[in-house]
Amino acid sequence: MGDEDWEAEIITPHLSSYVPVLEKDRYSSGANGDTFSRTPVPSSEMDDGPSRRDHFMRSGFASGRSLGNRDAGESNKRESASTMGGFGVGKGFGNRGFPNNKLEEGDSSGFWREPNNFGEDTPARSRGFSRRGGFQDGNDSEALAPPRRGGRGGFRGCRGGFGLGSPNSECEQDEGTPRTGGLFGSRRPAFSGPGNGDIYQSRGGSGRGGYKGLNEEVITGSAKNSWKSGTEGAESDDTQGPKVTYVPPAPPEDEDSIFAHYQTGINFDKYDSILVEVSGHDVPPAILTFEEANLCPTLNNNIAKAGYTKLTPVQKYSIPIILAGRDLMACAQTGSGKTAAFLLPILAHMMRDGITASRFRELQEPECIIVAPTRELINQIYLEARKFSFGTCVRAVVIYGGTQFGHSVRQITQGCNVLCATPGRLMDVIGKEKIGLRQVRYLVLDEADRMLDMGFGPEMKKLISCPGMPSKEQRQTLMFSATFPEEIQRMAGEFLKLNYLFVAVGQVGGACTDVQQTVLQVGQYSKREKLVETLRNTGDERAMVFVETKKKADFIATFLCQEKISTTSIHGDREQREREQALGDFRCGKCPVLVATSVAARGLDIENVQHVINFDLPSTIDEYVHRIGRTGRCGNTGRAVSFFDPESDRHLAQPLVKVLSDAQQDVPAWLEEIAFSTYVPGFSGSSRESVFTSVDTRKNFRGKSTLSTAGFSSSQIPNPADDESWD
Ligand SMILES: Nc1ncnc2c1ncn2[C@@H]1O[C@H](COP(=O)(O)OP(=O)(O)OP(=O)(O)O)[C@@H](O)[C@H]1O
Repeated sequence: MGDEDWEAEIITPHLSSYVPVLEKDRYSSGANGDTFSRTPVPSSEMDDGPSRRDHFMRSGFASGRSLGNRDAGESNKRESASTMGGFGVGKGFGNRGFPNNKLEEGDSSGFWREPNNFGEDTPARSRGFSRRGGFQDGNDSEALAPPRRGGRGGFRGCRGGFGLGSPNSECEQDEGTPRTGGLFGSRRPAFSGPGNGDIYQSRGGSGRGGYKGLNEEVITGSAKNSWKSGTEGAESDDTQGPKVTYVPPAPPEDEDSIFAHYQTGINFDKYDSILVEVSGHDVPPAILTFEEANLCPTLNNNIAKAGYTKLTPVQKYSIPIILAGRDLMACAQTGSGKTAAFLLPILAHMMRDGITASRFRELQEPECIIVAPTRELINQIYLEARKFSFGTCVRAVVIYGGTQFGHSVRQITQGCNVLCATPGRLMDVIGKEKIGLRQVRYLVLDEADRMLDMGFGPEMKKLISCPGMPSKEQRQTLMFSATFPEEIQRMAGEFLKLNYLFVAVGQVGGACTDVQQTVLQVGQYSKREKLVETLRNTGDERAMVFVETKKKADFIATFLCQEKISTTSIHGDREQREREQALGDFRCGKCPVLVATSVAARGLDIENVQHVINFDLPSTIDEYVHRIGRTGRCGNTGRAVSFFDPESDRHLAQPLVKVLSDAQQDVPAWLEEIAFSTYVPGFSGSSRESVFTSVDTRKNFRGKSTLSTAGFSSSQIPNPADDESWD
């Protein structure tokens, strides 16, 4: 396929849409997807989980332009081919056709809260999806759809379908291992029926030679190697793979959509009783009300329209600190309003400084850059920025991987005051000289511990050393997360002024107390049965099911579909459009179950997620805290059920006991026993396996700290300027 084909795809966007929902009926029978109903059955445990979908992969395609009739051995390593290719039938990807042009690129997004019309779109999507791969109306699709990238070659390697009788362990090979025929069990065409053509793709590696974080943003070649990419713009060129052509839909422009929000929960007022610690010097006093922040009328108006009447603790402390121009590292429990805590004061500053509307220019110089580790999260932050800057001349822009590079550039060139970006795409646009850094006054790292760890840390260091980036003395750097391991805190010093302030709301790294946590001992081979039992009990309530690998996400999602539990999935091997579609289907309740990898663990704020199920526990306790924080947000309650496999999860027993007891949860005796048997003397929690970091790490070196209450005192640590030893 030549470049022109890719461009054509952009010009005729409707042809490249598809539906991500997995509904078992379509797989097993080829019927047109009867709606299934989940039958609640009485049962012991609780919860639910989410579903599956696929992914986008930049790699693999390098030479795979014409994937055309390749066999699965090759095609299943490639993004689109494997995503869309027929499953168990040698139909090509090119069959993915959407006769219905309602299915335009842009009609789906998992990002915004819907005053939605998903209901209308759903049938069309479903049809389209089931046709993809040509199973149902293959001939029609084939006739109607032009060849697409990777679009040939069926997925014959997977013939034999998806033997659900296969042991779970079959899913647990390394991600990136090309899937071959028989991987999912027998050659029985268990799932070879119509419509499941895109389910069992396999994709090897993250491709393009770039670093790929934990299911998160891909750091592309240009970003990895240089801030100045010249011709090597990762996603923008095709030297290492096919162009990414996905153009995400524009978010709704109407005010109702922009300000759509969900209600705070019954425990919102309890936030006030959480202990807060602020450490550092000359701490500005906290504020108690929005009025005290003295924001401009437009901002106040937007805050009211967003339904905010009362500040959360992290907002009470962070807003005045940021307004005072101080650098900040803030740690507060999941779902407690950290996004507004940095957006509001930044926007207030911009308004105060009389920011002028930025105009069309090839090179834009934003005043604020916000980075976050996943595409879905950065989009969410962007929507918040757009909401709070509504009616002002501040223009927020979002750019992220998995979307057409040219689209990102077009968004930027129209004007950009606040740039929300994932790291890879950010470095790309800097390298392409679409973004200049000279005007940057605010640099925000959301999920800062993730942004500074081994995955993204090097990119962030590159960012702050890019030509033009103001030094830390000349910019304001703000870091937010619910977890902050000690070693990450120490590394953060490189980014922050010496006199930065540290706000800790509650226990750093502690779980949200509004989440009722249950840990069940479940062996590897009993997990699926337990999952179904749990989900049957949750009925139609929304649930996210976390698994450890992308392949397992597909496996479990399909399994649940077969069990007639409407499920979709999100993970890093799905194309971006599919990820967004999956999120949209989950948000609107079309698929009440979302199976996810860690890509969805952090930051996502989805209304009505009542349950989180850790089908697999994560490898670190911090990850656990983030995952269960997808429920119980903003004063609402939620439930988390975790399947603890003593064979593989023993290392988590000790920190899990700590997290449970800190959150006043019941700790099972068996878990305590395992924790005791694996007890590590002197375990202090300094590793990523711990959440025991309870303080500003500077104090560990300087020996003085004070834990204050939710009142408005602050601990006083020696001024870093007096003693450099802490750093
Ligand atoms: N003061 C407030 N009043 C009412 N709702 C609020 C307030 N602050 C934030 N919210 C809402 O609470 C929800 C959670 O906020 P947000 O996503 O910023 O949490 P977070 O602390 O960043 O969580 P995470 O750690 O998971 O990223 C959002 O829907 C947000 O709009």
